[in-house]
Amino acid sequence: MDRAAGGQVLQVVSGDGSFNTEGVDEFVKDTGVESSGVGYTVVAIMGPQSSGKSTLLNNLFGTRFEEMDALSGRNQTTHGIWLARSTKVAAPTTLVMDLEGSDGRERGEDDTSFERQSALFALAAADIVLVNMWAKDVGRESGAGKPLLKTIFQVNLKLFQPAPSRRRTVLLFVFRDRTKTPLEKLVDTWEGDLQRMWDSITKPPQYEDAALTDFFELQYAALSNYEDRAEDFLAETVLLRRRFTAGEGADESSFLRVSDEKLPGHALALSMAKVWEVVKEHRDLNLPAHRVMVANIRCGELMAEQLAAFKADAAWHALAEEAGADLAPAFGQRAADLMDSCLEGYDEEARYFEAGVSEARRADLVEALEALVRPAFEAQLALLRELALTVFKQQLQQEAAPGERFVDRAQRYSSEAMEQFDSQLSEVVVPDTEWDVAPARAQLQHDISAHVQTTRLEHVGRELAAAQKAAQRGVSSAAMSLFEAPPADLWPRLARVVAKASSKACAALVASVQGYGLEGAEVEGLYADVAAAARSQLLVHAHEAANTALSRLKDRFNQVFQRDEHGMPRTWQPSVDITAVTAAGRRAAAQLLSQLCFVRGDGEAPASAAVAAAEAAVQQLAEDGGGASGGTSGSTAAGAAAGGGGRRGGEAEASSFDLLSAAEWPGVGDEDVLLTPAQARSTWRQFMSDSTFSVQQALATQQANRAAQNRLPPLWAMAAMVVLGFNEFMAVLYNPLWLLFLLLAFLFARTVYLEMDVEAEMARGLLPGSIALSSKFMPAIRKVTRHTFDSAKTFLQDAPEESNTSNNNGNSNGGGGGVRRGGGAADAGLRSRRREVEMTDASHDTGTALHVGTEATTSSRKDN
Ligand SMILES: Nc1nc2c(ncn2[C@@H]2O[C@H](COP(=O)(O)OP(=O)(O)OP(=O)(O)O)[C@@H](O)[C@H]2O)c(=O)[nH]1
Repeated sequence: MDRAAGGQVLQVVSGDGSFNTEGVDEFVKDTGVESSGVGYTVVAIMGPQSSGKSTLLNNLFGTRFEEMDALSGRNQTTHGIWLARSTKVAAPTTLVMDLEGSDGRERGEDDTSFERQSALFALAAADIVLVNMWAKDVGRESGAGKPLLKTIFQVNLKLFQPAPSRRRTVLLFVFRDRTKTPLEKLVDTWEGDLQRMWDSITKPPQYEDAALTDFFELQYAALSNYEDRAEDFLAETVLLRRRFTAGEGADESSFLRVSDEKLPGHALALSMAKVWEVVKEHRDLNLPAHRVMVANIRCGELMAEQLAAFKADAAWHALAEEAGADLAPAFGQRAADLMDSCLEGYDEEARYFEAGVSEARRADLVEALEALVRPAFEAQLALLRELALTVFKQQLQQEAAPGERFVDRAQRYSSEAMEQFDSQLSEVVVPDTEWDVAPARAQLQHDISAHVQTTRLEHVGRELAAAQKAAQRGVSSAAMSLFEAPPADLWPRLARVVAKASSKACAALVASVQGYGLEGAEVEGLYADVAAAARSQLLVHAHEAANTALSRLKDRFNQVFQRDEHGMPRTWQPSVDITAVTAAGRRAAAQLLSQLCFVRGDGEAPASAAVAAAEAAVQQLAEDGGGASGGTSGSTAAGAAAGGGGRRGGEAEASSFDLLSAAEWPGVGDEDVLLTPAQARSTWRQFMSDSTFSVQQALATQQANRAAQNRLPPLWAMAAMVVLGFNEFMAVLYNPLWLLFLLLAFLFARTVYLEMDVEAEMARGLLPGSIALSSKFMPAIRKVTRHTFDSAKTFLQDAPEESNTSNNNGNSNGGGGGVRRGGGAADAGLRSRRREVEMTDASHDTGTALHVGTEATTSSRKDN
């Protein structure tokens, strides 16, 4: 810095052609050119070797280029290209380039090459090119500077194209060692020389007719001999310096020109380096392309610098942190200000470059900045959305005003929430960005709708659950009582119960969800849900009833079997037809079983033929007696009842469905099955087994009752005897033979009476009973007579054995023999009852016979 500020010089290009990149970078920074925009001037000087170039620059600009010692002779002192800052031109910042002399003898064959390279470099980099030449060479054919000028002209033709807006290179000819010849005269002569030189060079076809002044702005100055007239020389340099100075000291002859093509100071070092790189490699230097290249590089660097500065900006960090935590007041404007500040910094530096290039990089910078800021913006949007949604939820949760519908409240609060969101958007939206807030708005709308839907569903769900419970309670209370004592129209009544409970619960449900905006289909769905719940409750009870089917069958059987038509317990008098009662009880049980096998409809719709057949088949179990129990005794009590006029019509219906081999119910869905056919068969089998015991007990009880009633003759007989045969009775009592005969006759008559079952026949009516008894009389006489003789025969045959036995066992057995004989006639009547019991259940044959035999024996004892 000191070196530059103090007029120190920097070798830009060394004698061997190396460019001092770092040095130039640093020099540009140190001299303030980097930050001067385009407010700087580069002046280069070209001319023959040892023509006093360095002397002129040092006196004109206050630089310290090395000068040849006048006493040591005219040898080359400047090698390569040197750079210094003018200390005498206050403004603009002026950089001065001293180029190696063009006719240096030491360089030999390479002179031309380096001369050409340095000329290219000077013309590309400098705003003003000083051509140092001796005044005495003006008008001379072989002037020392003329080859150099030809080179300048040729190089310039390659670098620049003439254009109205283009800055022409200022070519300042400085005539050294001026003579008394006026400058105007010198200029006239010199311009003639220049024209000849211009005409002599080979030009591209398009510039064949172009004038020298199309490419150059020609300026002139004449200076006195520095060695001989130093004071004049210094005075003239002061005047000349003014033409390099801007501001107060400037005049109309100023060399300073404004140009759009001028690169900013911060691109100068790069531009110089790139120009020399091209020049050094003997490539063609295309200045427009060069400027674009420099612009691209520098704009990219500027963009990166500004972006880095933005990232490091404490204000941005604070804003980003604030935005992540809560709604930041005026977030959008603050973010935009920071971004604008960054872009302004870029624009300030990039405005000198090609517009296309700088704008493209600016767009990149904007994109990068937006990528940095956008997450914070999105976070703000999310917070805004969250805030609006929270407020909405709180409002919706509040108690509704009387009569206000839920959908109306939801709509009102939703509108308010959206308005709040929209009004706060202005705080969040970053100006000059095209960030779309529509998705966030749509998301908020969606969130609100979702919350409304959730709230609505929760309420409707609660009410639906309550309605379902109410419907189930209604079904439970009625279904339990119906299943306790199932009527014949059980399922139609159950269907009505379900319908009624569902309807009542649905009415309450509809009232409770009014105002929640339920569509017709939704209401239908709720109805269906309530009905389904009611039906499921019905199924619970149905399955429960089916699971306890056996006990229910027994209860139903006992209701019919144990109680008469008035509901009074049966006493099993001899007049009771146990067979008919048993059949009726089993029919009732079978009907119940058929009701518990599967779920039926409401009875209004006709059941399918298959379902009816299945139902009939189950009921047919009662008509078939123990069919389902696997027994083959078709002559059971129930079977007998069926044979006496059972439901033949049912048999015909059931014929299409064979319950004994069926695996499933025809026409019944799995969900409606309560008991499978196998379970129904098993239940019925168990029921038959269990109910048989009750029948046996009833039969035994009836038999006992009948025997008890037979102990005394009928009253009319006793009265007749008393009135009509008292004398005979007394005679008989006194005559053992008569007594024995009468006794035998009584027993015979009694047996015939029982055999004919007179009481049962008479119970059917006087006339039918008389007819039946008349047909049964003779067979009964024959049968009793035969049995009497058989018994007598057996008795006589067994007498010796019994007398032996009686000898061994004493009197007690003798009494037993008497009982047997005395009870022989009664046995004939008992046998028919025993057969009935035996036929009731073959599996109980033995026990029943023993039991009845015991009962009969007991009765006989009592009779005796
Ligand atoms: N006749 C004359 N000689 C001068 C003038 N100015 C300087 N000189 C002399 O010319 C010689 C060369 O001076 P420099 O300033 O080193 O010339 P130069 O062109 O920079 O030399 P190189 O860099 O080697 O090409 C020195 O001896 C100076 O004294 C002048 O105005 N007239």
